[in-house]
Amino acid sequence: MQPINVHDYEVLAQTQLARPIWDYYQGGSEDEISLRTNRTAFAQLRLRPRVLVDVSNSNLKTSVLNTEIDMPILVAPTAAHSMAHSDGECATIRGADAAGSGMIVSNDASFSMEEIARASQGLRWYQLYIHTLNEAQQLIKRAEAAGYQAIVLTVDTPLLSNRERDKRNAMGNFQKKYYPGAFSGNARHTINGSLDNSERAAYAGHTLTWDTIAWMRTHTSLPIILKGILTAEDATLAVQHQVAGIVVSNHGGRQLDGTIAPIEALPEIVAVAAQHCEIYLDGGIRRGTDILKALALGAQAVLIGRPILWGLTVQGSEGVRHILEILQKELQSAMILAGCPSIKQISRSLIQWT
Ligand SMILES: Cc1cc2nc3c(=O)[nH]c(=O)nc-3n(C[C@H](O)[C@H](O)[C@H](O)COP(=O)(O)O)c2cc1C
Ligand SMILES: CCCCCCC(=O)C(=O)O
Repeated sequence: MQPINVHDYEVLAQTQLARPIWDYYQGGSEDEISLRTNRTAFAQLRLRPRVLVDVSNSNLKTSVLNTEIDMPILVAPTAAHSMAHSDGECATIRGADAAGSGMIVSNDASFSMEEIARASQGLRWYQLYIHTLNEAQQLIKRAEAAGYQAIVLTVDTPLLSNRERDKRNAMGNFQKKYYPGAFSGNARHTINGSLDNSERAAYAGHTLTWDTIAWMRTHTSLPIILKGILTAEDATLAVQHQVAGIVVSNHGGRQLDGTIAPIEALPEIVAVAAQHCEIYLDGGIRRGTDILKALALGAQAVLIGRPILWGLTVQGSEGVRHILEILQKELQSAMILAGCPSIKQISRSLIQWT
């Protein structure tokens, strides 16, 4: 099958991955309610297209934190790409670069942040999990030296959630046996965190608080973005702590189960934070029309998680590039059909809640 959309890549990737890896990539937490809600929430938004608009000069270019990109689409941080392809994140970032997008490199990447940086000239941000302040300080220094342009601190993971697919597959043992370095390109995990460890020691810090943002600022002049915010209350605190950006996210339905979908949370967050920092969104984006809805509700750009892993599995860097270009083309066609030739012309009046 020649894949023509993101769903085709999903089907092909499943045939190529061992069950424990597929389930780790694909799964959510507990009953996977958040995972499903992320998709159904998009379907509940209806578009209100305008007609007889000159759309002959359609243009998807935009910028994030003053860096120009060809599309308002970035690669979300996802761990352990060597389980999808032997070139891991180096292939992923090459694909992102070739498409004119950019990548947020996971703290738990298979390759080191320096190796990944060498594979790309384009936009790269470093996603940080703080296990200890000492380790975090070193990771931030390395990210600066390797030319990363922002630090994305993930704040929705004080522990790794209960992921029952991973437990049933004994994913921790499988990974350690067949892909021993898959999660440790950068950080050496000094904690007991394991993908199927029922004790699940504090993964990324039970002790992180808003003071941690002030601490980070004393160690870097790079812009700080918080990933994993779902409420106006926390967005207001983020603004008070002068972050450069917020990623509205429920971690792709992989952390607290039963949350609101990011697309449902977006309007209240935009209302309090859009004047002060950039707002991005991820979770469940599979079509250009999903991206159009997120932009209409105030996102500056969206992040794509699992579909990138499917592209990487099926065709390495070419697959990543193709996934991004499919979404770019779908977004362009949706914008033209909705009467929006450029990103600036996309507005909230496009959306009707059902
Ligand atoms: C396999 C996998 C690994 C992930 N690893 C990380 C990670 O290391 N750091 C992080 O902040 N988010 C991680 N995420 C969450 C993604 O950044 C993103 O929030 C989510 O995948 C978006 O949803 P989507 O997959 O529906 O696009 C991971 C997601 C998946 C599916
Ligand atoms: C023991 C390594 C855990 C890596 C966690 C990566 C992640 O955020 C995920 O959702 O999975």
